[in-house]
Amino acid sequence: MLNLETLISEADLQKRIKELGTEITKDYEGKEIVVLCVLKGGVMFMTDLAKHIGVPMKMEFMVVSSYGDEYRSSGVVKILKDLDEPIEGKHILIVEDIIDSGRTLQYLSNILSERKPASIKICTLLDKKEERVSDVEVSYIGFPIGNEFVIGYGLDYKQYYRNLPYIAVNKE
Ligand SMILES: O=P(O)(O)OC[C@H]1O[C@H](OP(=O)(O)OP(=O)(O)O)[C@H](O)[C@@H]1O
Ligand SMILES: Nc1nc2[nH]cnc2c(=O)[nH]1
Repeated sequence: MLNLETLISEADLQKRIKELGTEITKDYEGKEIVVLCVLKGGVMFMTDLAKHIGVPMKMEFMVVSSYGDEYRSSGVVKILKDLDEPIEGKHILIVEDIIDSGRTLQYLSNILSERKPASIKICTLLDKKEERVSDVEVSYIGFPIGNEFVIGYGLDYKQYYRNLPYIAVNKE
């Protein structure tokens, strides 16, 4: 059993997500976007964020995995489910739960760029900057966090705890 301690409360998450949605709406005024959720971790964030986006949008999902059940990124990113539609000429907003080493997003951005979208921007709920090894440009950040393994609100520990409505850390 884990001994969980709240790092970011449900109320703080929801308040910040609303702010991000408002900012995104302003930035993309007059445009249509494709909000691309990186599963599984991004699912909670994407669905809450989408409720606050006021420009026309489509939802797309990709399943990518670099961690498996490990604490550390393997560095090998696997695409387990690709996009359903071509993205040429579209404005893509990638929505992630966390950027840690940056390897996942670096890999994903490179692959998507080859498909010639009009633009690609990244929105992450959590940014763990200290661990960054790949240089990815992030346009929207919910919360910068320290070098701790976080759980909840989409983020798993051995595939469990994704359903917590808040972000927690394990205090052993
Ligand atoms: O910046 P990085 O070091 O690459 O780490 C970030 C990635 O790690 C997590 O995914 P994970 O591979 O654990 O899959 P999941 O979303 O299914 O939990 C998270 O959702 C990001 O996609
Ligand atoms: N659950 C979880 N997955 C991650 N993937 C990269 N960093 C993390 C983290 O801190 N927690």
